[in-house]
Amino acid sequence: MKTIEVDGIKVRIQIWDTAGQERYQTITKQYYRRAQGIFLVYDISSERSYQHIMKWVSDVDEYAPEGVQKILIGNKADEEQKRQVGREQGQQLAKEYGMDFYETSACTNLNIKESFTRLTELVLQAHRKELDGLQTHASNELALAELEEEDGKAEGPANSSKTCWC
Ligand SMILES: Nc1nc2c(ncn2[C@@H]2O[C@H](COP(=O)(O)OP(=O)(O)OP(=O)(O)O)[C@@H](O)[C@H]2O)c(=O)[nH]1
Repeated sequence: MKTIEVDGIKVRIQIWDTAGQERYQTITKQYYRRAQGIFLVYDISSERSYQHIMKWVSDVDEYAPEGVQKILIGNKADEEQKRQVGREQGQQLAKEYGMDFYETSACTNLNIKESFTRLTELVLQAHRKELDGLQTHASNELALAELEEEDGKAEGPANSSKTCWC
C-alpha cells in the first residue's frame, strides 16, 4: 500500500509485484482480474525481456478487466553500458500499443515517482465518470440536507407555537 497525491487528491494504491517466470503464470493471471493499472516491465539490458512484452500484453488483454490502464516500462536505465534495447524501441512499442512509456531505474529512482503518478492519473481519469457520479451524489445529499433545514426553519419558533428547537 502506498499513498500518493494526484491533482490534490490523496490516493491509496495497492501494488502487486507478479512473478515473471513462466512457472508462476497460473498465479500471475489471478492478479490481473482486479487490476486497474498495470506496468509492463522489461529490462533495457535484456532483449529477451523486451521480446516478452508482446506475450504480457496478450495475457493482459485476455485476463485483465476491460479498460485496465497500461504503461510500458524499460527498467534498469542505470545499466547504460549493458543496454540491449534502445529507448526508441521502447517508445515505438509503447506507441504501437497506445501506452505511455518510461525508462526507469529502481537503483537511482529515475522516473519511479513519475510513472506511478502517471498510472494513478490514468486510472483516476478512466474512473472519472464514477467519481463525478459520487461527487454529484454527495452534493445532492448536501442540497437535500440544506432544503430540509430550510423547511425546518419555516416551522421554527417564529412560525410555530414551539419556543425551542429541541
Ligand atoms: N541495476 C539495476 N538493477 C535492478 C533494477 N531493478 C532491479 N534490479 C535488480 O534486478 C534483479 C531482479 O530484480 P527483481 O525485482 O527480483 O525482478 P523481478 O522482475 O521482480 O523478478 P521476478 O520476480 O523473478 O520476475 C535484482 O538483483 C535487482 O537488484 C534497476 O533499476 N537497476
